[in-house]
Amino acid sequence: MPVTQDLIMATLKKVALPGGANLVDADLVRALTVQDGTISFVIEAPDAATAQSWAHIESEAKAALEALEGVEKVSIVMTAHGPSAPKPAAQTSSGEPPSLKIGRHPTPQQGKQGVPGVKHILAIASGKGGVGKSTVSANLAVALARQGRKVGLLDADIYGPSQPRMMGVNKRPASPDGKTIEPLHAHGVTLMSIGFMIPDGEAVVWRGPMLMGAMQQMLGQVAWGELDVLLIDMPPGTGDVQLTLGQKTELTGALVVSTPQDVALIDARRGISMFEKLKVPVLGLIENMSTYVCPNCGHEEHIFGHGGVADEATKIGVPLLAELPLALEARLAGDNGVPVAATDSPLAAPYDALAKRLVETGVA
Ligand SMILES: Nc1ncnc2c1ncn2[C@@H]1O[C@H](COP(=O)(O)OP(=O)(O)OP(=O)(O)O)[C@@H](O)[C@H]1O
Repeated sequence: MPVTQDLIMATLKKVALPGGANLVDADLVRALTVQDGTISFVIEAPDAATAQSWAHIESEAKAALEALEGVEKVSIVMTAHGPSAPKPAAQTSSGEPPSLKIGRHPTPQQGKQGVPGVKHILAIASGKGGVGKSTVSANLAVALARQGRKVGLLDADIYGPSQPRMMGVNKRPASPDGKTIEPLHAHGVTLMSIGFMIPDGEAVVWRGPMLMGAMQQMLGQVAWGELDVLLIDMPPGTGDVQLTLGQKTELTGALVVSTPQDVALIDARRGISMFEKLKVPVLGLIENMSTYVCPNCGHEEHIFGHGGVADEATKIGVPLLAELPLALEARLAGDNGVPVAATDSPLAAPYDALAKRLVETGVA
C-alpha cells in the first residue's frame, strides 16, 4: 500500500501530547512531504522550551511512521513558533501593553466572510510594486471620507507597510480589553496597518499560514466599527496575502492600479486574472503617473506612455476609473503624512471624482 499523506496524518494523530491533545489536532505538523518512501515534515512547537521538552514526542512520531509498510526514512525537524519568554510589549496609546500579538496561524474558517459592521470591502491591488497603490489607497480613503462616507483603510502590505507614513500616524494601537485592537484615526479615516504592530525596520518573515492568520486578525480582531467601506491596500503581486484575502474575505471588488508602461501592465494583467479566478469582481483600473505636467511651463508629457491602461480596460470590459497625474506635490504630500486629497490642491480633484463615482455606483 502506498504511503499517503492521509495515512501519515492518521498515524501522527495517535502521537499524544502532554495534556491530551495530539500533533494533528493541535495543528503542529507543517510542510509534510512524502516521496519514494521518505517522509519529511516539521513539528512546530509553541515555543523553544516546549520544543526542547518534546524530544520524546519526535522519537515517538518517528518510530510510529517507520513502522508503516513502505517507509524507508523519516526526517522530522522540530521548530518553535515563538520565543520562550514573551518580550516586553510596547506601550500603547492608553499606557497598557496590548495583549494581542499580530501574527499567528489561522483559525479554521468556512467560506468567504465579511467584516461585521462593514458594508463594502474594496481591495486596492497592483501587479507590480511602486506603481502608486498605497498612494491611491490613502488618497481615495481620504476623498471618500470627505464625501461623508465612513471609511476604513487596512494596510495589508505586509512586506512594506507605507500607510503609517502616508497617513502621518505611527503609534501602537491599544487593546483595552485584550481581545480587540483599537484602530487609529487620521484625516477622517479609521486606520490599521501591520506597520503599527511591528517595530520599525523589523522584517516580517512569516510564511503562508502565519500571513493568513495575521490577515484574519487584522480583519476580525480590529474594532473597525460601522463602516460604509473598508479599503485594503494589498501587497503588490499575486502572493499568499492576495490569495488568502480573495479566498476568505467577502470582497465587494478589486481596483487595480497600474502605470502606463508595458511592464506594469503585464503584471497588472496577472493580478486581474488572479481576481477572476477567485471570483472577485474587478471594478475597474486606475492609471497612475498618467501624465506629467511641468510645474514651470505647463507642458504635458506622457513620460510612461499613453493609452495602455485604457486599452487594457476596454479589452477586459471594465471601466478606466481614473487617470492620475505624476506630480511632485503628490509624492511630497504622501511623504509628509498629509495625502494630497486632504488638501485644497487641484490634485485632489481626480480623487474626489473617483470617490464620487464609487459612491454613485454603490460600491463604497
Ligand atoms: N502620481 C504620483 N505622482 C508622484 N509620485 C507618486 C505618484 N504616485 C506614487 N508616487 C510616489 O511613488 C512612490 C511609490 O508609491 P507607492 O508607495 O504608493 O507605490 P506602491 O505601488 O504602493 O508600492 P509598493 O507596493 O512597492 O509599496 C512613492 O514615493 C509615492 O509618493
